[in-house]
Amino acid sequence: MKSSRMRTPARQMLPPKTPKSRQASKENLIKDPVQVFCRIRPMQSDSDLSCIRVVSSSTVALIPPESAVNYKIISNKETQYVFKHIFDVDSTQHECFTTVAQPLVEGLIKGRNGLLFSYGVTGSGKTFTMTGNRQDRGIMPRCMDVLFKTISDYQAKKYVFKPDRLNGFDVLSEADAMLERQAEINARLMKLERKDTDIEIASRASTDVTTLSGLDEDNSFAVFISYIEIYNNSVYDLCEPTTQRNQPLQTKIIREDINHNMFVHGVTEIEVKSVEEALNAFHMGQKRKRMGHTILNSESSRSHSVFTIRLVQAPVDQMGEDIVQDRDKVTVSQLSLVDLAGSERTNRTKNTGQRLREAGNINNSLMTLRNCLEILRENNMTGAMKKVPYRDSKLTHLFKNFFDGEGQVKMIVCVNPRSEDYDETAQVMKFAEITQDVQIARQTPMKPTFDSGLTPGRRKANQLFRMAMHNLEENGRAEARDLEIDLGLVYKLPSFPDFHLRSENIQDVTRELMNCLEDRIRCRQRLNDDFGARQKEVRKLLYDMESENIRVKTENAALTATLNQERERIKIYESKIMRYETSLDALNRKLRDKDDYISQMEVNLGEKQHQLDKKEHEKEKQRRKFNSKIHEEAEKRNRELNIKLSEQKRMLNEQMRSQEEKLRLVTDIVTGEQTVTNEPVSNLIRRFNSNCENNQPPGSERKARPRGTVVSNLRHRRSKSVGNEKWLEHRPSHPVPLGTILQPYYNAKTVTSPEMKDLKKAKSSRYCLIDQQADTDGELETKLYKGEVIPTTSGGAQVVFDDVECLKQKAPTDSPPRKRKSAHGADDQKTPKKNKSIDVVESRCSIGIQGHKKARV
Ligand SMILES: Nc1ncnc2c1ncn2[C@@H]1O[C@H](COP(=O)(O)OP(=O)(O)OP(=O)(O)O)[C@@H](O)[C@H]1O
Repeated sequence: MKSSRMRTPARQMLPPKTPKSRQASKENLIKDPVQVFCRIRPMQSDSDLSCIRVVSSSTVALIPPESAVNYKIISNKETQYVFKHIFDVDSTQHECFTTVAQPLVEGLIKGRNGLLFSYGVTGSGKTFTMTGNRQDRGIMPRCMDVLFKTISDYQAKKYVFKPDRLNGFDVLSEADAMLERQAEINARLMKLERKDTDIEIASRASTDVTTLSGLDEDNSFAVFISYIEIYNNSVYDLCEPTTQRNQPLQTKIIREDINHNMFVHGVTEIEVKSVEEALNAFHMGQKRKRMGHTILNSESSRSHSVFTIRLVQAPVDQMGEDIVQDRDKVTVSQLSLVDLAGSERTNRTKNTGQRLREAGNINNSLMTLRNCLEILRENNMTGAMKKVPYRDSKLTHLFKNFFDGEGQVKMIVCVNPRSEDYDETAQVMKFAEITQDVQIARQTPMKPTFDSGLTPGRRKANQLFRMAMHNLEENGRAEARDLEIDLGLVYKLPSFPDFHLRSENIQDVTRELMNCLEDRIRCRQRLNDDFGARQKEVRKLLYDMESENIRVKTENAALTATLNQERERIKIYESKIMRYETSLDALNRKLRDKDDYISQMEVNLGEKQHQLDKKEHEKEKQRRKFNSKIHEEAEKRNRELNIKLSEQKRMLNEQMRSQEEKLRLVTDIVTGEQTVTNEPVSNLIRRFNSNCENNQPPGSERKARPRGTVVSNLRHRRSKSVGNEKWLEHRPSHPVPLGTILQPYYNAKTVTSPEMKDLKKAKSSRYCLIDQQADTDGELETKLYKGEVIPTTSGGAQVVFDDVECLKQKAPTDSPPRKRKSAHGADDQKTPKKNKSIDVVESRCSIGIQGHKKARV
């Protein structure tokens, strides 16, 4: 089998693939922004309110409804967004296709790559736009229509191009391709496989298809399709051949080919020769695609699906018939149609379990797409060289090359104008705006045919020649069948002349024949010489070819050995890569799990924090309750204590009164035999004793003071204050004159504000503080606080108070004895006048003793 491995075209035309040189070349390339289109789907129900207004063919306004999350903040202002084109609710699938996708198919035919993805909220019409339905075909089937219509006369025979499963294509000879075709027919017959076109799909074939321009008529074409889905960040091949029904699909890995193009390793690429075949394959894959029912869409895509059309083209040979078996002349271009799963807010979809996990993965991959585009935009705008996190999600990883400038990128933003969708639609619009700012390097155009050294138009010329031969044959010219374009050299001898042998011209004819014969002999000689020379030449050529052949064979053997070695090494590397990819996937999965776990923990933490706050709040409430209780209790206690205090005060006053009574009696006893009440002294003593017994508080076992003279405390004796000690008298600056008879006199230094030096032992050993205040009756009361000055270890001095002397004067009319006298008013009235003088003495004496006693506290 003769085969040659081909490379994808885009890479062929780029400079060497070291990242540095790629970068350098990119800087000089022309860049185009990502084209973003917006499609507004019709309202589901007439009662729905719209939040979208189409301003012009390229401007749309988003009007926040009252239900919008930040309605108050945005103060009801509408936001306008400008896109390449707006498809309003009345726009048709055809319009969408011709504006957005047809230029991409034209590019595909010219050897350029293209990526078109639909983005939007769930239920906004992405799948409708990309695929459509039975009545209204979407972009994908229309692409197939136009493509096949354009290349129909230029398709290569099946299996001439064969995928090598490493993102490249082998070119088989016509004979090998025929064997493959035969094998396929046999397999079909063996399995009794029904390969007829699906009736439903066939019915969808459109009739109004245009042929695109720009096709290189000297090329032969083959179309390959693949259909994958990215579900929960794993890649699945929807066209994977399975042995059993409902057999679960294997996950596929994304790899980089020798030219740094990303591809799904081992993906099934089906060569299709018609629209029906393509749609059939798509339909089979569609049945395996993960769809689900959600509140917002009964048939919601739960995965991102990627339908890829790969167009392989190679020039025909000089004769315009067979494909050139030269791998450098093969061009592969690709158009990927991506139907993204819808972004959704889980609180609206009310998803749980598997649907919730799907939604999480969908939102994550869309978030990565958004991040990548944001960084690309930043890099474009600021010239920064930030690393774009393509590897964070399979979706971005797969399309890395497109964003790095290996093809044109377009996006259709699908929106549902319902006001309920406003918040999500606003997010989608913002994302679309970012995307528009991303600049992508324009792909290098395909090599023109004349670069290959072949005559342009040869295929057409060949066709015309064949048509002419056919026409000639039909017109009865059978020799036309053997006509060749290149006649080359013709070996023939000059023909003998016509002659009639008659007796009269025999001499002339013989001479003529002899001349002719000589000419023929000469011609034969010349031809023999030419033939000999050519033979020699051919022999030499054969000899050269043979030696060249031997040399090439030897070289080939050596190269084959090296190739085998390299293949072995590649295999080892591939298995290593596979292992690493698998472990990377496992690690990514782990990471995702951990992330999930962390978010779960965060939720738990939040709950715990919430509970803690609640407890804290409870505690605070309790504390406040207890404080108010304590406060109430304290007030209650205070009230009780106040009552008790006033009770005790009352009792003390009682006691005081009885004490004073006793004192009066003692005075009477001490001063004379008879009192003013003419009571004998013995009676007074008895009354005093009974008073003492009555006034004793219950339970107190106070010893009765022995009767006799008043006991005086030596501590309070005035003589103590008039010793030899040196006093420091501390008094107010303007003291009220005491006016008492017993004026304190002592050796003192008087100060109004004492200083440390005055207190030092050497200067004074005693200290007296004089304080003057009005007592409860409003009378002036002078108190002398006496203390000893004691030096301290730190060199200072301290005063230890040990006595208080209290001096005060009272008016005789206010004195308690008078009151007591009035208490005995009845007796007063009975008292004869002759006893008045005794009363005066008694009261004077009483005042004198009382004054003396009261002055000493
Ligand atoms: N422009 C349109 N005209 C008519 N019907 C439409 C249009 N767009 C969407 N629809 C209808 O709306 C429904 C939901 O659309 P579709 O499934 O395409 O949404 P989606 O964005 O792909 O949702 P998901 O992301 O959940 O897969 C379908 O029944 C579809 O027929």
